Amino acid sequence: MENHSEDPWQRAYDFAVEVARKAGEEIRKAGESEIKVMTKSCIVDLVTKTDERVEKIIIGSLKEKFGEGTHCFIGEESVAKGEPCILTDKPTWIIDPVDGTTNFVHRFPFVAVSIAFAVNKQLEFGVVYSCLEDKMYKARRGRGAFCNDEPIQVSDVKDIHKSIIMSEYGIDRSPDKVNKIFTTMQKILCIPVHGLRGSGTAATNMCLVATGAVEAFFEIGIHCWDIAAGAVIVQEAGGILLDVDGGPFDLMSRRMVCANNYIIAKRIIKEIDVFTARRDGAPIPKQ
Ligand SMILES: O=P(O)(O)O[C@H]1[C@H](O)[C@@H](O)[C@H](O)[C@@H](O)[C@@H]1O
Ligand SMILES: [Mg+2]
Repeated sequence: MENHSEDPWQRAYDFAVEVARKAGEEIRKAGESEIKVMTKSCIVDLVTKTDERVEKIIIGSLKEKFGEGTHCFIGEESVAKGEPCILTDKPTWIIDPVDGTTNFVHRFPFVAVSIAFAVNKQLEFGVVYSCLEDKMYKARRGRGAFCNDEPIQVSDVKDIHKSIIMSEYGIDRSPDKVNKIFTTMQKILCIPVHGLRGSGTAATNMCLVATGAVEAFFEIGIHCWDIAAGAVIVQEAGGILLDVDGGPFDLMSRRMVCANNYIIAKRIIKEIDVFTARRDGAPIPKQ
């Protein structure tokens, strides 16, 4: 009989893996009708019935397992519909039901379910299921990171000239932001590095850092649900997380660098044209 008092979160961790796999199956079998594209904050910020239905399945399963009102939830699509996005000290699930929605709509083969769990604002575990690749990434704080139950570890590359760096273009199409993004990409490419890549999903990009396939991923504009699970997986694979200005990682700040080591991270940070994005949970100014 497990002694939950010694290790209260193992049961939640194991169940999160089961729920992520079930959510991934739902995404894989979603038919054309479910991919009817809707938009949120702008015409390129896509959402589908699958995003909404899968989030309901995930949150419903967790509430059924752990009871209503015992845990808090931050879900991408719940927040989009007006639920608060506030991380408190209470046990909180941070969920992106479909990370890579644009990929999902276009049948571009990188779509992930991202489920993280935080207590006292500290991330306890993260699960990212890349469901079209059938790769289950997971990590529990202090206990290592895994892909399909095999241990994973970040790259040992220290020479920036021998690195692949990942980033994304996000959904902001304002000329000043796009200019900063492209200027940053150009400066990094011309260091030079071996290559720049982007899978279209932050969670997957972070898992690729954790496996050592690439050396770093950064982005300004992501949300806590995109990166919370990947943050645990990168850290437990031996990587590091920072703010894009070199300060400490801040889950709710909408910007992040994750890398295999400080040498690569600091070299990337030198080139990033930083801009701000409204913090997760910050009040939206009245139009
Ligand atoms: O696919 P979602 O969950 O919306 O998250 C992606 C976001 O839409 C993009 O703007 C970002 O560039 C990606 O990194 C996110 O994964
Ligand atoms: Mg999403």
